[in-house]
Amino acid sequence: MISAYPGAAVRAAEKPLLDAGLGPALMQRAAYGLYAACAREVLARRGSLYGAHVTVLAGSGNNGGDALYAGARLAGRGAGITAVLTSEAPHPEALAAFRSRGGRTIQLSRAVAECARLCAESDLVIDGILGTGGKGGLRGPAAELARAFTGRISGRTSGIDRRPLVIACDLPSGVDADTGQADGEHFTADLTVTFGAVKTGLMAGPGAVAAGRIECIDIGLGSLPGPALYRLESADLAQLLPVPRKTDQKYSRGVLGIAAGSATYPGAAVLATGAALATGVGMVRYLGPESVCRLINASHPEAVCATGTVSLVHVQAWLAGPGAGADEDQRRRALEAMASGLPAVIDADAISHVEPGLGPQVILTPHAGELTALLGRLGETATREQIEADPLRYARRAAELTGATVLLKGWATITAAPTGETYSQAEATPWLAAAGSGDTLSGILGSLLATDRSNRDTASPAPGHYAELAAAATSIHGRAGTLTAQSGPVEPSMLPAAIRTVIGELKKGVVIDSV
Ligand SMILES: NC(=O)C1=CN([C@@H]2O[C@H](COP(=O)(O)OP(=O)(O)OC[C@H]3O[C@@H](n4cnc5c(N)ncnc54)[C@H](OP(=O)(O)O)[C@@H]3O)[C@@H](O)[C@H]2O)[C@@H](O)CC1
Ligand SMILES: Nc1ncnc2c1ncn2[C@@H]1O[C@H](COP(=O)(O)OP(=O)(O)O)[C@@H](O)[C@H]1O
Ligand SMILES: [K+]
Repeated sequence: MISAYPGAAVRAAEKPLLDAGLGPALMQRAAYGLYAACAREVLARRGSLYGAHVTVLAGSGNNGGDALYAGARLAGRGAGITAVLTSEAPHPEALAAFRSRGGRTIQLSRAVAECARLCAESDLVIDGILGTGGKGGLRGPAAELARAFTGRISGRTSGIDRRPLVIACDLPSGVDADTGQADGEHFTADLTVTFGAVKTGLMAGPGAVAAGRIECIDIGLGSLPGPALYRLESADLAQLLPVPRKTDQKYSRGVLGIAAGSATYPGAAVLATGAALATGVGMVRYLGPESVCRLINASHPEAVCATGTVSLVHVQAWLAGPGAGADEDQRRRALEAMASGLPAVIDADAISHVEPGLGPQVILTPHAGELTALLGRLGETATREQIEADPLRYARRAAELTGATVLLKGWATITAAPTGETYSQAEATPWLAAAGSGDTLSGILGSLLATDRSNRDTASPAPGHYAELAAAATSIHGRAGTLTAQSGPVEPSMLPAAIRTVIGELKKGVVIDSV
Protein backbone atom coordinates (compact mmCIF):
# COMPACT_ATOMS: atom_id res chain seq x y z
CA MET A 1 0.00 0.00 0.00
CA ILE A 2 1.23 3.47 -0.86
CA SER A 3 0.51 6.23 1.66
CA ALA A 4 0.61 9.85 0.51
CA TYR A 5 0.90 12.96 2.66
CA PRO A 6 0.34 16.70 2.16
CA GLY A 7 3.47 18.79 1.53
CA ALA A 8 3.11 20.42 4.97
CA ALA A 9 3.30 17.00 6.72
CA VAL A 10 6.49 16.16 4.81
CA ARG A 11 7.99 19.56 5.67
CA ALA A 12 7.06 19.05 9.35
CA ALA A 13 8.83 15.67 9.31
CA GLU A 14 11.91 17.30 7.75
CA LYS A 15 12.05 20.13 10.27
CA PRO A 16 13.82 18.39 13.18
CA LEU A 17 16.39 17.04 10.74
CA LEU A 18 16.94 20.49 9.25
CA ASP A 19 17.22 21.99 12.77
CA ALA A 20 19.93 19.40 13.48
CA GLY A 21 21.88 20.67 10.48
CA LEU A 22 21.09 17.70 8.24
CA GLY A 23 19.64 19.77 5.36
CA PRO A 24 22.64 19.26 3.03
CA ALA A 25 22.68 15.51 3.75
CA LEU A 26 18.95 15.21 2.95
CA MET A 27 19.50 17.09 -0.29
CA GLN A 28 22.34 14.75 -1.28
CA ARG A 29 20.13 11.70 -0.63
CA ALA A 30 17.33 13.23 -2.71
CA ALA A 31 19.72 14.22 -5.51
CA TYR A 32 21.32 10.77 -5.58
CA GLY A 33 17.89 9.10 -5.85
CA LEU A 34 16.95 11.45 -8.67
CA TYR A 35 20.26 10.84 -10.47
CA ALA A 36 19.90 7.05 -10.19
CA ALA A 37 16.36 7.11 -11.59
CA CYS A 38 17.43 9.41 -14.46
CA ALA A 39 20.42 7.20 -15.28
CA ARG A 40 18.26 4.06 -15.32
CA GLU A 41 15.60 5.63 -17.56
CA VAL A 42 18.13 7.05 -20.05
CA LEU A 43 19.99 3.72 -20.19
CA ALA A 44 16.74 1.87 -20.83
CA ARG A 45 15.91 4.22 -23.67
CA ARG A 46 19.20 4.74 -25.50
CA GLY A 47 21.58 2.15 -24.05
CA SER A 48 24.21 4.65 -22.88
CA LEU A 49 24.50 7.74 -20.73
CA TYR A 50 27.60 8.88 -22.56
CA GLY A 51 26.63 11.57 -25.06
CA ALA A 52 23.01 11.81 -23.87
CA HIS A 53 21.58 15.34 -24.07
CA VAL A 54 20.15 16.35 -20.71
CA THR A 55 18.52 19.66 -19.77
CA VAL A 56 18.05 20.56 -16.12
CA LEU A 57 15.41 23.19 -15.36
CA ALA A 58 16.51 24.75 -12.07
CA GLY A 59 14.44 27.16 -9.95
CA SER A 60 15.49 29.30 -7.01
CA GLY A 61 14.71 26.89 -4.17
CA ASN A 62 15.88 23.54 -2.89
CA ASN A 63 14.02 21.78 -5.69
CA GLY A 64 16.42 23.40 -8.15
CA GLY A 65 19.29 22.39 -5.85
CA ASP A 66 18.28 18.70 -6.01
CA ALA A 67 18.06 18.86 -9.81
CA LEU A 68 21.45 20.60 -10.23
CA TYR A 69 23.22 18.06 -8.00
CA ALA A 70 21.60 15.20 -9.95
CA GLY A 71 22.68 16.90 -13.19
CA ALA A 72 26.27 17.15 -11.88
CA ARG A 73 26.32 13.36 -11.30
CA LEU A 74 24.95 12.69 -14.79
CA ALA A 75 27.67 14.96 -16.23
CA GLY A 76 30.20 12.81 -14.37
CA ARG A 77 28.91 9.81 -16.38
CA GLY A 78 29.52 11.55 -19.70
CA ALA A 79 26.10 13.09 -20.41
CA GLY A 80 26.09 16.52 -22.05
CA ILE A 81 24.22 18.75 -19.63
CA THR A 82 22.80 22.25 -19.79
CA ALA A 83 20.98 23.90 -16.90
CA VAL A 84 18.26 26.41 -17.69
CA LEU A 85 18.20 28.78 -14.70
CA THR A 86 14.67 30.04 -14.19
CA SER A 87 15.67 32.52 -11.45
CA GLU A 88 18.50 34.97 -10.87
CA ALA A 89 19.40 33.21 -7.60
CA PRO A 90 19.78 29.44 -7.99
CA HIS A 91 21.01 27.24 -5.11
CA PRO A 92 24.67 28.44 -4.89
CA GLU A 93 26.43 25.24 -3.74
CA ALA A 94 24.48 23.05 -6.18
CA LEU A 95 25.24 25.45 -9.04
CA ALA A 96 28.96 25.40 -8.15
CA ALA A 97 28.94 21.57 -8.11
CA PHE A 98 27.13 21.52 -11.45
CA ARG A 99 29.62 23.90 -13.06
CA SER A 100 32.61 22.06 -11.61
CA ARG A 101 31.47 18.93 -13.57
CA GLY A 102 31.44 20.92 -16.82
CA GLY A 103 27.71 21.70 -16.92
CA ARG A 104 26.85 24.84 -18.86
CA THR A 105 24.06 27.26 -17.92
CA ILE A 106 21.56 29.52 -19.72
CA GLN A 107 19.49 32.23 -18.03
CA LEU A 108 15.87 31.54 -19.02
CA SER A 109 14.61 35.13 -18.92
CA ARG A 110 16.89 36.08 -21.82
CA ALA A 111 16.17 33.08 -24.10
CA VAL A 112 12.79 31.40 -23.64
CA ALA A 113 12.43 30.20 -27.26
CA GLU A 114 16.00 28.86 -27.33
CA CYS A 115 15.45 27.02 -24.03
CA ALA A 116 12.20 25.47 -25.28
CA ARG A 117 14.03 24.20 -28.39
CA LEU A 118 16.85 22.87 -26.23
CA CYS A 119 14.38 20.96 -24.05
CA ALA A 120 12.50 19.58 -27.05
CA GLU A 121 15.75 18.27 -28.57
CA SER A 122 17.03 16.68 -25.35
CA ASP A 123 16.96 13.01 -24.45
CA LEU A 124 15.96 13.93 -20.90
CA VAL A 125 14.50 17.02 -19.24
CA ILE A 126 14.74 17.20 -15.44
CA ASP A 127 12.03 19.50 -14.08
CA GLY A 128 13.46 21.16 -10.96
CA ILE A 129 11.72 24.54 -11.16
CA LEU A 130 9.33 24.25 -8.20
CA GLY A 131 8.83 21.72 -5.43
CA THR A 132 6.77 21.81 -2.27
CA GLY A 133 7.54 25.55 -1.90
CA GLY A 134 5.65 26.37 -5.13
CA LYS A 135 2.50 28.44 -4.89
CA GLY A 136 0.03 28.39 -7.81
CA GLY A 137 0.94 27.68 -11.40
CA LEU A 138 4.21 28.70 -13.02
CA ARG A 139 4.68 32.42 -13.60
CA GLY A 140 6.61 34.64 -16.01
CA PRO A 141 9.30 33.10 -18.24
CA ALA A 142 8.91 29.66 -16.56
CA ALA A 143 5.25 29.63 -17.61
CA GLU A 144 6.25 30.69 -21.16
CA LEU A 145 8.82 27.90 -21.26
CA ALA A 146 6.27 25.26 -20.18
CA ARG A 147 3.85 26.50 -22.86
CA ALA A 148 6.47 26.62 -25.62
CA PHE A 149 7.95 23.22 -24.72
CA THR A 150 4.53 21.54 -24.58
CA GLY A 151 3.70 23.11 -27.96
CA ARG A 152 6.91 21.80 -29.51
CA ILE A 153 6.49 18.20 -28.36
CA SER A 154 2.72 17.85 -28.77
CA GLY A 155 1.95 15.21 -31.36
CA ARG A 156 5.30 13.46 -30.88
CA THR A 157 5.30 9.98 -29.40
CA SER A 158 8.00 8.25 -27.39
CA GLY A 159 8.82 6.17 -30.50
CA ILE A 160 10.51 7.19 -33.75
CA ASP A 161 10.06 10.96 -33.39
CA ARG A 162 11.59 10.83 -29.92
CA ARG A 163 9.63 12.84 -27.41
CA PRO A 164 12.13 13.68 -24.65
CA LEU A 165 11.74 11.90 -21.35
CA VAL A 166 10.55 14.31 -18.65
CA ILE A 167 11.42 13.46 -15.06
CA ALA A 168 9.95 15.69 -12.35
CA CYS A 169 12.01 16.42 -9.26
CA ASP A 170 9.71 15.85 -6.25
CA LEU A 171 6.62 17.01 -8.18
CA PRO A 172 5.81 18.44 -11.59
CA SER A 173 6.36 22.19 -11.37
CA GLY A 174 3.09 24.13 -11.21
CA VAL A 175 1.14 21.28 -9.54
CA ASP A 176 -0.22 21.83 -6.01
CA ALA A 177 1.52 19.32 -3.72
CA ASP A 178 -1.58 18.80 -1.56
CA THR A 179 -4.58 18.88 -3.90
CA GLY A 180 -3.13 18.05 -7.31
CA GLN A 181 -4.65 21.24 -8.72
CA ALA A 182 -2.83 22.62 -11.74
CA ASP A 183 -4.77 25.73 -12.69
CA GLY A 184 -1.94 27.53 -14.45
CA GLU A 185 0.96 26.41 -16.64
CA HIS A 186 2.72 23.26 -15.42
CA PHE A 187 5.00 20.48 -16.60
CA THR A 188 3.83 16.94 -17.37
CA ALA A 189 6.26 14.14 -16.53
CA ASP A 190 6.79 10.54 -17.56
CA LEU A 191 8.14 9.86 -14.08
CA THR A 192 8.09 11.81 -10.83
CA VAL A 193 10.86 11.05 -8.37
CA THR A 194 9.52 12.25 -5.04
CA PHE A 195 11.43 12.55 -1.77
CA GLY A 196 10.66 11.37 1.77
CA ALA A 197 7.03 10.49 1.06
CA VAL A 198 4.58 10.59 -1.83
CA LYS A 199 2.72 13.92 -1.87
CA THR A 200 -1.09 13.69 -2.08
CA GLY A 201 -1.14 16.03 -5.10
CA LEU A 202 0.65 13.34 -7.15
CA MET A 203 -2.29 10.97 -6.72
CA ALA A 204 -5.29 13.29 -7.32
CA GLY A 205 -6.84 15.29 -10.15
CA PRO A 206 -4.61 16.97 -12.75
CA GLY A 207 -1.55 16.28 -10.55
CA ALA A 208 -2.05 12.53 -11.03
CA VAL A 209 -2.04 13.02 -14.80
CA ALA A 210 1.01 15.33 -14.70
CA ALA A 211 3.04 13.06 -12.40
CA GLY A 212 3.26 10.00 -14.65
CA ARG A 213 4.77 7.05 -12.80
CA ILE A 214 5.73 7.79 -9.20
CA GLU A 215 8.92 6.66 -7.48
CA CYS A 216 9.56 7.55 -3.84
CA ILE A 217 13.11 7.96 -2.50
CA ASP A 218 13.68 7.25 1.18
CA ILE A 219 15.68 10.17 2.56
CA GLY A 220 15.40 9.07 6.21
CA LEU A 221 12.37 11.03 7.39
CA GLY A 222 11.01 8.08 9.36
CA SER A 223 7.28 7.52 9.70
CA LEU A 224 4.87 10.38 9.16
CA PRO A 225 1.66 10.91 11.15
CA GLY A 226 -1.85 10.27 9.77
CA PRO A 227 -1.65 9.37 6.06
CA ALA A 228 -4.04 11.46 4.04
CA LEU A 229 -4.41 9.29 0.98
CA TYR A 230 -3.83 5.57 0.27
CA ARG A 231 -3.30 3.51 -2.88
CA LEU A 232 -3.79 -0.28 -2.93
CA GLU A 233 -1.15 -2.41 -4.67
CA SER A 234 -1.23 -6.02 -5.93
CA ALA A 235 -0.46 -7.59 -2.56
CA ASP A 236 -3.26 -5.63 -0.87
CA LEU A 237 -5.75 -6.71 -3.52
CA ALA A 238 -4.75 -10.37 -3.26
CA GLN A 239 -5.52 -10.23 0.46
CA LEU A 240 -8.87 -8.49 0.00
CA LEU A 241 -10.23 -10.88 -2.63
CA PRO A 242 -12.14 -13.75 -1.01
CA VAL A 243 -11.52 -17.37 -2.07
CA PRO A 244 -14.31 -19.95 -1.70
CA ARG A 245 -13.85 -22.31 1.29
CA LYS A 246 -14.33 -26.07 1.10
CA THR A 247 -17.46 -25.74 3.23
CA ASP A 248 -19.02 -23.00 1.09
CA GLN A 249 -22.19 -23.25 -0.97
CA LYS A 250 -23.53 -20.59 -3.32
CA TYR A 251 -25.42 -18.68 -0.62
CA SER A 252 -22.54 -18.61 1.86
CA ARG A 253 -20.23 -17.30 -0.87
CA GLY A 254 -22.56 -14.32 -1.30
CA VAL A 255 -25.56 -13.29 -3.35
CA LEU A 256 -25.70 -9.94 -5.16
CA GLY A 257 -29.07 -8.38 -5.95
CA ILE A 258 -28.99 -6.25 -9.09
CA ALA A 259 -31.72 -3.70 -9.80
CA ALA A 260 -30.40 -2.25 -13.03
CA GLY A 261 -31.53 -1.78 -16.62
CA SER A 262 -34.87 -0.78 -18.05
CA ALA A 263 -36.81 -1.25 -21.28
CA THR A 264 -34.96 1.86 -22.54
CA TYR A 265 -31.44 0.85 -21.39
CA PRO A 266 -31.29 -2.94 -21.06
CA GLY A 267 -27.57 -3.29 -21.88
CA ALA A 268 -26.32 -1.74 -18.63
CA ALA A 269 -27.88 -4.61 -16.67
CA VAL A 270 -26.17 -7.19 -18.90
CA LEU A 271 -22.77 -5.49 -18.44
CA ALA A 272 -23.12 -5.15 -14.66
CA THR A 273 -24.25 -8.78 -14.33
CA GLY A 274 -21.38 -10.04 -16.49
CA ALA A 275 -18.81 -8.12 -14.46
CA ALA A 276 -20.27 -9.31 -11.14
CA LEU A 277 -20.18 -12.96 -12.27
CA ALA A 278 -16.60 -12.59 -13.53
CA THR A 279 -15.54 -11.20 -10.14
CA GLY A 280 -16.68 -14.40 -8.44
CA VAL A 281 -20.02 -13.87 -6.72
CA GLY A 282 -21.98 -16.95 -5.53
CA MET A 283 -25.18 -15.89 -7.27
CA VAL A 284 -26.71 -12.90 -9.05
CA ARG A 285 -30.40 -12.25 -8.37
CA TYR A 286 -31.60 -9.80 -10.96
CA LEU A 287 -34.74 -7.69 -10.53
CA GLY A 288 -36.17 -5.75 -13.48
CA PRO A 289 -38.50 -5.80 -16.48
CA GLU A 290 -39.20 -9.14 -18.15
CA SER A 291 -37.64 -8.01 -21.42
CA VAL A 292 -34.34 -7.31 -19.59
CA CYS A 293 -34.55 -10.65 -17.73
CA ARG A 294 -34.71 -12.43 -21.10
CA LEU A 295 -31.75 -10.47 -22.43
CA ILE A 296 -29.63 -11.19 -19.34
CA ASN A 297 -30.42 -14.89 -19.44
CA ALA A 298 -29.49 -15.05 -23.12
CA SER A 299 -25.86 -14.15 -22.24
CA HIS A 300 -25.74 -15.16 -18.54
CA PRO A 301 -27.92 -18.24 -18.00
CA GLU A 302 -26.62 -18.52 -14.41
CA ALA A 303 -28.31 -15.26 -13.33
CA VAL A 304 -31.57 -15.78 -11.45
CA CYS A 305 -34.03 -13.21 -12.78
CA ALA A 306 -37.35 -11.96 -11.41
CA THR A 307 -39.63 -8.94 -11.58
CA GLY A 308 -40.31 -8.59 -7.79
CA THR A 309 -39.35 -6.14 -5.05
CA VAL A 310 -36.19 -5.80 -2.96
CA SER A 311 -37.85 -6.97 0.27
CA LEU A 312 -38.83 -10.32 -1.34
CA VAL A 313 -35.29 -11.51 -2.06
CA HIS A 314 -32.50 -12.56 0.30
CA VAL A 315 -29.14 -11.13 -0.75
CA GLN A 316 -25.91 -10.00 0.94
CA ALA A 317 -25.56 -6.77 -1.09
CA TRP A 318 -27.33 -4.63 -3.66
CA LEU A 319 -26.40 -2.88 -6.86
CA ALA A 320 -28.89 -0.35 -8.18
CA GLY A 321 -29.00 2.25 -10.91
CA PRO A 322 -27.09 1.41 -14.12
CA GLY A 323 -29.44 1.88 -17.08
CA ALA A 324 -32.45 2.38 -14.78
CA GLY A 325 -33.49 5.55 -16.64
CA ALA A 326 -36.93 6.75 -15.56
CA ASP A 327 -38.21 3.24 -14.72
CA GLU A 328 -40.41 3.73 -11.63
CA ASP A 329 -39.98 0.14 -10.33
CA GLN A 330 -36.19 0.49 -10.49
CA ARG A 331 -36.38 3.82 -8.65
CA ARG A 332 -38.36 2.13 -5.83
CA ARG A 333 -35.87 -0.75 -5.71
CA ALA A 334 -32.95 1.69 -5.44
CA LEU A 335 -34.62 3.48 -2.50
CA GLU A 336 -35.34 0.14 -0.76
CA ALA A 337 -31.75 -1.02 -1.35
CA MET A 338 -30.37 2.17 0.25
CA ALA A 339 -32.73 1.76 3.22
CA SER A 340 -32.05 -1.99 3.63
CA GLY A 341 -28.94 -1.53 5.78
CA LEU A 342 -27.13 -3.93 3.46
CA PRO A 343 -24.04 -2.86 1.53
CA ALA A 344 -25.25 -1.25 -1.70
CA VAL A 345 -23.67 0.22 -4.82
CA ILE A 346 -25.74 3.20 -5.93
CA ASP A 347 -24.71 4.08 -9.47
CA ALA A 348 -25.84 6.18 -12.43
CA ASP A 349 -29.58 7.05 -12.39
CA ALA A 350 -30.00 5.88 -8.77
CA ILE A 351 -27.62 8.61 -7.60
CA SER A 352 -30.36 11.14 -8.27
CA HIS A 353 -32.50 9.50 -5.53
CA VAL A 354 -29.85 9.94 -2.81
CA GLU A 355 -30.79 11.81 0.38
CA PRO A 356 -28.52 12.60 3.37
CA GLY A 357 -28.37 10.23 6.34
CA LEU A 358 -26.92 7.16 4.62
CA GLY A 359 -24.25 4.89 6.12
CA PRO A 360 -20.75 3.98 4.87
CA GLN A 361 -22.06 0.63 3.55
CA VAL A 362 -23.84 2.59 0.80
CA ILE A 363 -21.33 3.37 -1.95
CA LEU A 364 -22.18 6.13 -4.42
CA THR A 365 -20.27 5.92 -7.71
CA PRO A 366 -20.67 9.24 -9.56
CA HIS A 367 -18.58 10.71 -12.34
CA ALA A 368 -17.93 14.45 -12.00
CA GLY A 369 -21.14 15.39 -13.83
CA GLU A 370 -23.29 13.21 -11.56
CA LEU A 371 -21.52 14.62 -8.50
CA THR A 372 -22.29 18.19 -9.64
CA ALA A 373 -25.99 17.30 -9.70
CA LEU A 374 -25.85 15.47 -6.35
CA LEU A 375 -24.03 18.32 -4.57
CA GLY A 376 -26.51 20.78 -6.10
CA ARG A 377 -29.42 18.86 -4.59
CA LEU A 378 -27.61 18.93 -1.23
CA GLY A 379 -27.24 22.72 -1.42
CA GLU A 380 -23.62 22.98 -2.59
CA THR A 381 -22.55 24.51 -5.86
CA ALA A 382 -19.65 22.94 -7.72
CA THR A 383 -19.25 22.80 -11.46
CA ARG A 384 -17.97 19.72 -13.28
CA GLU A 385 -14.71 21.61 -13.96
CA GLN A 386 -14.25 22.49 -10.28
CA ILE A 387 -14.77 18.85 -9.29
CA GLU A 388 -12.33 17.59 -11.93
CA ALA A 389 -9.75 20.16 -10.75
CA ASP A 390 -9.97 19.14 -7.07
CA PRO A 391 -11.59 15.69 -6.79
CA LEU A 392 -10.19 14.98 -3.30
CA ARG A 393 -12.06 17.92 -1.83
CA TYR A 394 -15.39 17.16 -3.50
CA ALA A 395 -15.38 13.39 -2.95
CA ARG A 396 -14.72 14.02 0.76
CA ARG A 397 -17.39 16.71 0.91
CA ALA A 398 -20.00 14.44 -0.71
CA ALA A 399 -19.17 11.65 1.76
CA GLU A 400 -19.52 14.10 4.63
CA LEU A 401 -22.89 15.42 3.38
CA THR A 402 -24.48 12.04 2.60
CA GLY A 403 -22.88 9.79 5.24
CA ALA A 404 -22.16 7.35 2.38
CA THR A 405 -18.86 6.20 0.88
CA VAL A 406 -18.21 8.10 -2.36
CA LEU A 407 -16.29 6.77 -5.37
CA LEU A 408 -15.56 9.65 -7.75
CA LYS A 409 -14.55 8.35 -11.20
CA GLY A 410 -11.76 9.75 -13.33
CA TRP A 411 -8.23 9.02 -14.53
CA ALA A 412 -7.34 8.71 -10.86
CA THR A 413 -10.51 7.50 -9.14
CA ILE A 414 -10.91 8.84 -5.60
CA THR A 415 -12.84 6.92 -2.93
CA ALA A 416 -13.72 8.71 0.29
CA ALA A 417 -15.28 7.25 3.43
CA PRO A 418 -17.52 9.48 5.56
CA THR A 419 -15.00 8.92 8.38
CA GLY A 420 -12.24 10.48 6.24
CA GLU A 421 -10.24 7.49 4.94
CA THR A 422 -9.46 8.20 1.28
CA TYR A 423 -8.01 6.11 -1.57
CA SER A 424 -6.77 6.92 -5.07
CA GLN A 425 -6.38 4.26 -7.78
CA ALA A 426 -4.86 5.03 -11.18
CA GLU A 427 -4.34 1.73 -12.98
CA ALA A 428 -6.88 2.65 -15.65
CA THR A 429 -6.43 3.53 -19.30
CA PRO A 430 -8.23 6.34 -21.13
CA TRP A 431 -9.62 3.56 -23.37
CA LEU A 432 -11.97 2.89 -20.44
CA ALA A 433 -13.70 6.21 -21.09
CA ALA A 434 -16.49 4.44 -22.99
CA ALA A 435 -20.22 4.06 -22.47
CA GLY A 436 -20.87 0.96 -20.38
CA SER A 437 -17.48 0.97 -18.70
CA GLY A 438 -18.94 2.33 -15.43
CA ASP A 439 -21.59 -0.41 -15.47
CA THR A 440 -18.84 -3.04 -15.30
CA LEU A 441 -17.16 -1.19 -12.41
CA SER A 442 -20.43 -1.27 -10.48
CA GLY A 443 -20.73 -5.02 -11.13
CA ILE A 444 -17.21 -5.68 -9.80
CA LEU A 445 -17.90 -3.62 -6.68
CA GLY A 446 -21.29 -5.27 -6.12
CA SER A 447 -19.62 -8.66 -6.25
CA LEU A 448 -16.91 -7.62 -3.75
CA LEU A 449 -19.61 -6.35 -1.36
CA ALA A 450 -21.70 -9.52 -1.65
CA THR A 451 -18.73 -11.83 -1.03
CA ASP A 452 -17.23 -9.66 1.73
CA ARG A 453 -16.91 -11.83 4.78
CA SER A 454 -16.19 -9.05 7.27
CA ASN A 455 -19.73 -7.84 6.74
CA ARG A 456 -21.03 -11.16 8.08
CA ASP A 457 -18.27 -12.14 10.51
CA THR A 458 -17.99 -8.86 12.46
CA ALA A 459 -20.67 -6.63 13.98
CA SER A 460 -19.32 -3.48 12.37
CA PRO A 461 -16.48 -3.45 9.83
CA ALA A 462 -13.57 -1.06 10.46
CA PRO A 463 -13.98 2.59 9.47
CA GLY A 464 -12.93 2.99 5.86
CA HIS A 465 -13.59 -0.69 5.10
CA TYR A 466 -16.10 0.06 2.32
CA ALA A 467 -13.83 2.71 0.84
CA GLU A 468 -11.07 0.09 0.70
CA LEU A 469 -13.36 -2.39 -1.11
CA ALA A 470 -14.42 0.33 -3.54
CA ALA A 471 -10.75 1.15 -4.22
CA ALA A 472 -10.09 -2.57 -4.81
CA ALA A 473 -12.96 -2.73 -7.34
CA THR A 474 -11.55 0.36 -9.09
CA SER A 475 -8.13 -1.21 -9.30
CA ILE A 476 -9.46 -4.49 -10.76
CA HIS A 477 -11.52 -2.51 -13.28
CA GLY A 478 -8.52 -0.35 -14.26
CA ARG A 479 -6.21 -3.36 -14.62
CA ALA A 480 -8.82 -5.24 -16.69
CA GLY A 481 -9.13 -2.20 -18.97
CA THR A 482 -5.36 -1.82 -19.31
CA LEU A 483 -4.96 -5.53 -20.06
CA THR A 484 -7.70 -5.38 -22.70
CA ALA A 485 -6.19 -2.22 -24.26
CA GLN A 486 -2.92 -4.07 -24.92
CA SER A 487 -4.57 -5.61 -27.97
CA GLY A 488 -6.67 -2.63 -29.13
CA PRO A 489 -9.59 -0.38 -28.17
CA VAL A 490 -11.65 -1.48 -25.18
CA GLU A 491 -15.27 -2.56 -25.66
CA PRO A 492 -16.81 -2.73 -22.16
CA SER A 493 -18.42 -6.08 -22.96
CA MET A 494 -14.88 -7.50 -23.31
CA LEU A 495 -14.03 -6.58 -19.72
CA PRO A 496 -15.45 -9.63 -17.87
CA ALA A 497 -12.88 -11.92 -19.56
CA ALA A 498 -10.06 -9.60 -18.47
CA ILE A 499 -11.51 -9.25 -14.95
CA ARG A 500 -11.22 -13.05 -14.56
CA THR A 501 -7.60 -12.96 -15.77
CA VAL A 502 -6.66 -10.09 -13.44
CA ILE A 503 -8.21 -11.79 -10.41
CA GLY A 504 -6.57 -15.11 -11.30
CA GLU A 505 -3.13 -13.45 -11.59
CA LEU A 506 -3.57 -11.55 -8.33
CA LYS A 507 -4.49 -14.73 -6.52
CA LYS A 508 -1.39 -16.47 -7.93
CA GLY A 509 0.68 -13.62 -6.52
CA VAL A 510 1.71 -12.30 -9.91
CA VAL A 511 2.65 -8.65 -9.48
CA ILE A 512 0.88 -6.66 -12.18
CA ASP A 513 1.14 -3.15 -10.73
CA SER A 514 2.62 -1.85 -13.93
CA VAL A 515 0.43 -3.58 -16.54
N1 LIG B 1 13.65 20.69 3.01
C1 LIG B 1 14.36 19.56 2.93
O1 LIG B 1 14.85 19.06 3.87
C2 LIG B 1 14.53 18.93 1.64
C3 LIG B 1 13.88 19.46 0.53
N2 LIG B 1 14.10 18.98 -0.68
C4 LIG B 1 13.65 19.68 -1.87
O2 LIG B 1 13.28 20.99 -1.56
C5 LIG B 1 12.04 21.33 -2.18
C6 LIG B 1 11.39 22.44 -1.45
O3 LIG B 1 12.29 23.49 -1.48
P1 LIG B 1 11.91 25.02 -1.25
O4 LIG B 1 11.19 25.15 0.04
O5 LIG B 1 13.13 25.78 -1.43
O6 LIG B 1 10.84 25.29 -2.39
P2 LIG B 1 10.97 25.26 -3.98
O7 LIG B 1 9.64 24.75 -4.44
O8 LIG B 1 12.18 24.59 -4.47
O9 LIG B 1 11.13 26.83 -4.40
C7 LIG B 1 10.38 27.85 -3.86
C8 LIG B 1 10.86 29.12 -4.57
O10 LIG B 1 10.11 29.28 -5.75
C9 LIG B 1 9.43 30.54 -5.76
N3 LIG B 1 8.09 30.32 -6.23
C10 LIG B 1 7.03 29.83 -5.54
N4 LIG B 1 5.95 29.71 -6.33
C11 LIG B 1 6.34 30.13 -7.57
C12 LIG B 1 5.66 30.21 -8.81
N5 LIG B 1 4.38 29.86 -8.94
N6 LIG B 1 6.37 30.63 -9.90
C13 LIG B 1 7.67 30.99 -9.77
N7 LIG B 1 8.35 30.95 -8.59
C14 LIG B 1 7.70 30.52 -7.50
C15 LIG B 1 9.47 31.04 -4.33
O11 LIG B 1 9.63 32.41 -4.34
P3 LIG B 1 8.48 33.33 -3.66
O12 LIG B 1 7.26 33.19 -4.52
O13 LIG B 1 8.23 32.80 -2.29
O14 LIG B 1 9.08 34.67 -3.70
C16 LIG B 1 10.69 30.34 -3.75
O15 LIG B 1 11.83 31.15 -3.95
C17 LIG B 1 11.31 20.04 -2.20
O16 LIG B 1 10.26 20.01 -3.15
C18 LIG B 1 12.44 19.07 -2.51
O17 LIG B 1 12.67 19.05 -3.92
C19 LIG B 1 15.02 17.85 -0.86
O18 LIG B 1 16.27 18.42 -1.14
C20 LIG B 1 15.09 16.95 0.33
C21 LIG B 1 15.38 17.73 1.57
N1 LIG C 1 -9.57 9.34 -19.08
C1 LIG C 1 -9.80 8.23 -18.38
N2 LIG C 1 -8.78 7.43 -18.01
C2 LIG C 1 -9.01 6.30 -17.32
N3 LIG C 1 -10.23 5.87 -16.93
C3 LIG C 1 -11.28 6.63 -17.26
C4 LIG C 1 -11.13 7.84 -17.99
N4 LIG C 1 -12.36 8.37 -18.16
C5 LIG C 1 -13.25 7.54 -17.57
N5 LIG C 1 -12.59 6.48 -17.03
C6 LIG C 1 -13.20 5.36 -16.30
O1 LIG C 1 -14.22 4.77 -17.11
C7 LIG C 1 -15.40 4.52 -16.35
C8 LIG C 1 -16.54 5.34 -16.96
O2 LIG C 1 -17.67 5.30 -16.13
P1 LIG C 1 -19.02 6.04 -16.52
O3 LIG C 1 -18.75 7.41 -17.03
O4 LIG C 1 -19.93 5.91 -15.36
O5 LIG C 1 -19.52 5.16 -17.73
P2 LIG C 1 -20.96 4.53 -18.06
O6 LIG C 1 -21.95 5.17 -17.15
O7 LIG C 1 -21.22 4.86 -19.50
O8 LIG C 1 -20.84 3.07 -17.88
C9 LIG C 1 -15.05 4.90 -14.92
O9 LIG C 1 -14.59 3.77 -14.22
C10 LIG C 1 -13.92 5.91 -15.09
O10 LIG C 1 -13.07 5.97 -13.97
K1 LIG D 1 9.72 20.10 -9.83
